Amino acid sequence: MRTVRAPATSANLGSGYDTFGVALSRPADVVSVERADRTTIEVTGAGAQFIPEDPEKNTVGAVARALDAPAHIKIDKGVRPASGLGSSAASAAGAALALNDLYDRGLSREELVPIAAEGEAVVSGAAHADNVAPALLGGFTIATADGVRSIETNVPLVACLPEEPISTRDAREVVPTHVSIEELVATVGNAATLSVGMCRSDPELVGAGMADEVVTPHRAALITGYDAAADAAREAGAHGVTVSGSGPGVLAVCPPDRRRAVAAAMVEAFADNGENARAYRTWTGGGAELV
Ligand SMILES: Nc1ncnc2c1ncn2[C@@H]1O[C@H](COP(=O)(O)OP(=O)(O)OP(=O)(O)O)[C@@H](O)[C@H]1O
Ligand SMILES: N[C@@H](CCO)C(=O)O
Repeated sequence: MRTVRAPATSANLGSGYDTFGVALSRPADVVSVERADRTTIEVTGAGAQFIPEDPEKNTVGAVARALDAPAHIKIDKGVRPASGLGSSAASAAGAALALNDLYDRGLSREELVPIAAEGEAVVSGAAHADNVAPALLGGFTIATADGVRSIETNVPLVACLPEEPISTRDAREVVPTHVSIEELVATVGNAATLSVGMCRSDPELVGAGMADEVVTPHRAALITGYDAAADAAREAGAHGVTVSGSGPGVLAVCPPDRRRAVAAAMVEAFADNGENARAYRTWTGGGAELV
């Protein structure tokens, strides 16, 4: 048997749609695998009742198939599904690392990224790697058609999750298909600023580079209370706020000693808008680990 702790992740970070991602130090899924003749899946934990155990519909089933590694797979969910914290990716990354080890496949973490991304195609219709890359490699990752680049970074974060779920599949439908040259120029500037901020572990630069007028406003419009929560986070000291992944989670970057105030401000703003929300005070963190 092999057991892996696989972290929550936040994709896009505003200016890096389908490209940027970070691993979070908490929450995480725990995935255990045992050799079997055919793949079976058992899910417990946060939101387990919304997650299919059919290998054709669960992200870990696609990973087991891609690695030709049938197994009994137990998933203890710490990352709530459809919340914007890479729940489906955490399980896929955990299963990829665990099955690679169990079956001695010898693949590197970088080589496991496209395999774990096949799980994402099962749930969202697109094999986007911007959650599975940080879930496997940790830190800040840039996933492109050419492969994945990653760096270690140390940035304080708050992730606030309203209860009402939004599926990635639905949230992809509202993304515009074209941008103007002005929007492209602004996006390049913001994305470059964010990358420098991650390299320097500088929350202020990361916050400035999270700005985005192309994708984020369309996703924010799907989240009840988003504007109030973002304003409240900034008033409480956040340097930048954006939609986490495809939402409804909201990600704020702030000085380390403002995380408590930012978390409380966002939860209160959502409550004022009739939404129950839970906030995690967290940091950028490492990738999946065998435990
Ligand atoms: N192992 C799994 N863990 C979580 N969700 C899964 C898993 N396998 C399949 N799913 C399905 O995937 C959907 C959740 O994935 P989705 O991509 O919408 O959200 P997310 O992974 O939490 O967030 P995001 O990708 O926006 O950060 C749910 O419909 C859930 O049933
Ligand atoms: N890049 C993906 C991430 C989903 O978590 C999206 O925004 O649809």
